[in-house]
Amino acid sequence: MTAQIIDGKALAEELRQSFKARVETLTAKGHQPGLVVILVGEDPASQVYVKNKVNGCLAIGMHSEKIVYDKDVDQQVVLDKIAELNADPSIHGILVQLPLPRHFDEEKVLEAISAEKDVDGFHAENVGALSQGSPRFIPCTPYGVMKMFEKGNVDLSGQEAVVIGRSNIVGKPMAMLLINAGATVTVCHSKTRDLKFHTRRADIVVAAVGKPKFVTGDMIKPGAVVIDVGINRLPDGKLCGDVDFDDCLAVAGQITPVPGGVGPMTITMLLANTIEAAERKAGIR
Ligand SMILES: Nc1nc(=O)c2c([nH]1)NC[C@@H]1CN(c3ccc(C(=O)N[C@@H](CCC(=O)O)C(=O)O)cc3)C=[N+]21
Repeated sequence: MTAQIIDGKALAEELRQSFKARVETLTAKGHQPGLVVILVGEDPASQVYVKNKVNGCLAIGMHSEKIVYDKDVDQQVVLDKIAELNADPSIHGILVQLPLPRHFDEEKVLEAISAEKDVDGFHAENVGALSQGSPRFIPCTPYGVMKMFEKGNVDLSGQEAVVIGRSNIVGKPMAMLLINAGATVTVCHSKTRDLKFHTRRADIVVAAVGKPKFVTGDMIKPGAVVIDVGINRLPDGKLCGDVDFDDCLAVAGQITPVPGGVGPMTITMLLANTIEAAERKAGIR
């Protein structure tokens, strides 16, 4: 048996095409969706992602700009900029690229973004809304994964799901979304005693650990759906996920590749959240 591959790149393209009409409608009403991405420092990987985000917006007729600060910038300068963008009616989404340099108080910066413009879904108000089951902005990566389940016709209700990783950005919101969809959810992490015991009984495994090829075929139940959220750069420059793709391909029922899996979907859902923000502001949602 060989697993069916859920093609994130193709799904991302399909969704982005479908967004164009919404962007056009909004623009005609004087609400062209606008996203600002703030980048502090010059991490090369972050620069690639930020460029992909900005270009993704522009390609479907949205407005987007990036603001880049030196890595030593004073936090107050960034907070002042966020306050200015919060008040700017032409901007619907504000994203501060993470991680921030160590002298930053990440939580303080994220809370400074107006909840209505928090297209990452990291603000406490949006985290709370998601956990109460009435989400406003869903964090882009887990949101993209839910769309991939939809595309793969994965019915989550009653399924055993294991999330590996407990970050605020992926693991926790992913677990919330799976719970809300009716799955029985186990969240594993670095302190979990017998990881394989958990993953082997799972119908769905979502790997978000940040360790290259960490999930191997022997950890997977035959026929399971395996979602790879990891993006690791190997010494030879190639990208690889948290899942040993070749090893799991023969065991899994469905699997996502890296690159071309969850990554492009993350950016797509960022566009979706920004369009949603503009639609709310325009009163058409
Ligand atoms: N506030 C904030 N929000 C984020 O959403 C956020 C962040 N900070 N910090 C960094 C991570 C990482 N991230 C990725 C998005 C797309 C790809 C992506 O499109 N990857 C391509 C490959 C890109 C390449 O070639 O490097 C793929 O998987 O096919 C990867 C990583 C968003 N993040």
